[in-house]
Amino acid sequence: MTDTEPSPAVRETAESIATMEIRGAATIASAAAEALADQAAAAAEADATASDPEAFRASMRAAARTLRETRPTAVSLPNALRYVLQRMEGDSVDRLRRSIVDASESFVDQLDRAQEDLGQVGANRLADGDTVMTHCHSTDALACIEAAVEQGKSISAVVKETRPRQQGHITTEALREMGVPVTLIVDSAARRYLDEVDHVVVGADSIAADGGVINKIGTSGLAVNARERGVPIMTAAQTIKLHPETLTGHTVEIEMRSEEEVIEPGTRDAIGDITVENPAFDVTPPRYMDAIVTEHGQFPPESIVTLMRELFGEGAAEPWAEP
Ligand SMILES: O=P(O)(O)OC[C@H]1O[C@H](OP(=O)(O)O)[C@H](O)[C@@H]1O
Repeated sequence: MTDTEPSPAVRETAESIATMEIRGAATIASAAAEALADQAAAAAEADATASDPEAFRASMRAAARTLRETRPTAVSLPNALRYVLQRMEGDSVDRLRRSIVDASESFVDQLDRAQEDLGQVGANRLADGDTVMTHCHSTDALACIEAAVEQGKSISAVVKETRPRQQGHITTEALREMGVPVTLIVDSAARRYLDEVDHVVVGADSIAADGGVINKIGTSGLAVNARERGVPIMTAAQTIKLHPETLTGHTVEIEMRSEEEVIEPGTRDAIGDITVENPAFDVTPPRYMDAIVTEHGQFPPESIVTLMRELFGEGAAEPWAEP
């Protein structure tokens, strides 16, 4: 390993995030924090960085950049890297390593606790006998349903399959394990089934300062339809999903994924010269979202900026940048 080369564990995590073997905003965040702890252990042993605190710090920044470049939309990833790198301190490699490992562990603990806490808040919005509709697979959204079930409420679910990667099937399996009866539908059947549901519960990859919710493609159309049918929609999002750069006017980059997720493999030539586009996320304007449920309670989307300022100040540091 040279002084700035990421460890094999970091490269492997980065590759798994890019290929979506590791996916879901919260899961990506904890994997990234754990990869930084692996990098710290590897750098504390490598010839080039074991006895040089500055080289150690440079290797941590390089590892964070490698992880940062994997997927652009879920802000939980840079927020995780920020959390860990901002707590890197010490004048020896051993102290630096310890600070990274401690920060990584406390980040993952906080993430788990936040999900449990927001689950309680989301569950309070659900009533015994409710049917919920879900989109994609969100561990934050599932935490609300699970907490409602644990409160003794009987909940059933209509699950959208979520083209093109069909994460709805992961949701189906998780709900089945909770004992929640599930009806799986194709995405285009959502409006028809909205007449049979009491709530829509989705997750988020990022939340903007204006209350816009960036989530799996199809969320915004679902939200507009839910409003038209009079069905409340909430987004379950721990505060790691709040996007600090939007406080200063930046927009959130929407990931464009490969056309191979949309067309059948080997059919490109037969399809001919057409453009296939595959945006992974969309933005639901705040006026179509009823509530953002976080570990600090529920918020109308328009007021989330207050919580963002409290947690992030006026903007976002980039501790992975070269000094
Ligand atoms: O953090 P949790 O709630 O688990 O997931 C949040 C969001 O992450 C997913 O994105 P992808 O499948 O990684 O593209 C979905 O859009 C989901 O709503």
